[in-house]
Amino acid sequence: MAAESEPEGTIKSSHTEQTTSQPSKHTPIPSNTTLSFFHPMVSTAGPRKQIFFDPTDSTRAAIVNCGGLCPGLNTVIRELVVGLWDLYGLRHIYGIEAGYRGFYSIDMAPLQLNPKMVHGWHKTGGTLLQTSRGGFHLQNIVDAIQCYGFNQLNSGILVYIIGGDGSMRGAVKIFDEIRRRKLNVGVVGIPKTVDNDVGIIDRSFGFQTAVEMAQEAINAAHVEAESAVNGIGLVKLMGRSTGHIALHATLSSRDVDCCLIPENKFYLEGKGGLFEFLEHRLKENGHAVVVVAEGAGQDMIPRTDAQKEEKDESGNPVFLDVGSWLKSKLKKWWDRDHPNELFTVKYIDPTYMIRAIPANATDNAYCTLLAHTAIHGIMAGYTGFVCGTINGHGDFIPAIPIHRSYIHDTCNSCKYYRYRSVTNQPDFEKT
Ligand SMILES: Nc1ncnc2c1ncn2[C@@H]1O[C@H](COP(=O)(O)OP(=O)(O)OP(=O)(O)O)[C@@H](O)[C@H]1O
Ligand SMILES: O=P(O)(O)OC[C@H]1O[C@](O)(CO)[C@@H](O)[C@@H]1O
Repeated sequence: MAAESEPEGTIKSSHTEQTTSQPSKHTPIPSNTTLSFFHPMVSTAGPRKQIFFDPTDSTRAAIVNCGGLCPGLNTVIRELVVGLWDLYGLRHIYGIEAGYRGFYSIDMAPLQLNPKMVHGWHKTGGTLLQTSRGGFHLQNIVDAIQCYGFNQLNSGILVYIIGGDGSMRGAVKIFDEIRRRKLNVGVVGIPKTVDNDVGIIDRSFGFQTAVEMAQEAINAAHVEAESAVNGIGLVKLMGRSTGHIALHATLSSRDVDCCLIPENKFYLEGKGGLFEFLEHRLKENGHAVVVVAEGAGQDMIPRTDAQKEEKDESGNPVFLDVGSWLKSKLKKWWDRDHPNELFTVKYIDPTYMIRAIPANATDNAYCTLLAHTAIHGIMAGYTGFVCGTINGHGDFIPAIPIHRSYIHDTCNSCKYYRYRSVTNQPDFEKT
């Protein structure tokens, strides 16, 4: 194993080559430490020597967040600003507003940030930099990084991109273009997805906070269902193509009778279907709680040709409301099979509430770890990487494997079998 070789997708920043002889006074990592890649999927190169980057008075950093919200976004931004300022002495730190388009939009000048300004940001939900979907224009973005006052000659610029799978795909393209143009720019991704669908890393920040909030909705649905004759509490949770929030909230709540996720197709009528299962539960308990992730059952909801084509600004398909559809299906089923018997469906949709809140204590601490990993990694001379924890260790992971590694294999995970054993719901596999 060659100690000095580079793992695929991660290269040394060009600026580090110029400064290896003068370690920074601000650098908190002892000079004899090595960086290692712990995960078998990415640990092809083994440990490498620490290479220091010496920030100059004009080294600049740009921070951008793209895509949807996630608890802890403001914490990550805060910790990047405070960490870069205090640990490495950077004084030119900019927030790029409203996502990728903020790099080049004339009416969105980069916002200069300092520790005083971001002091209380970790206590707030959303993103104080604002975010958006779409607007990815590679040449405009890299031109802006190159020319728009960031890239002072040889002083280096650090670009921090916080976002989900789409943003990371964009980050890889930016990284490649910067490499092609031989710019003195380091690029780091910090994966952000409330859906927790990033592969390789242990979990994404904000996920625990979102699950806690989801549980509150489930509790309310349970109370409503229990308080009615043949009551069903129906909760729709976020989860475009994976049902991690629904699954984790179900596992921790114990009040859920059935959890429907995009990874596992379900059906309504007939043997082994949802209606048959709910019929039994209502007979046994008098009430039931159903959790459905937003991406589940989309193939069953009737839609017009125009709706089939609909995409958001980033090109993601637009979903129809599976909760409202399911509620109406449940009502029709009951009226058909049990005319004149009382029945109630209480539908709760906390979709945006679970991601618009500030991070809880654990997530806030995790955000700090991620921000520090991103800071130290780039200062150690790495670029084109994404940071996350793997088995509890803060790690630098080449951006290329991570943006290809979004998890869709939930149904083979032990958590999936655990939740099936908690709910005893059907497997929806037609025999
Ligand atoms: N394949 C791609 N190449 C370049 N940029 C992309 C790509 N896919 C998405 N983007 C850009 O990345 C940004 C965010 O993408 P998107 O809206 O899909 O959110 P995301 O990063 O996946 O986060 P979320 O998990 O909240 O959906 C947008 O500006 C979008 O234009
Ligand atoms: O309504 P918006 O802001 O596009 O975000 C909704 C999407 O964001 C996600 O949380 C992904 O981050 C999906 O679960 C959801 O479909």
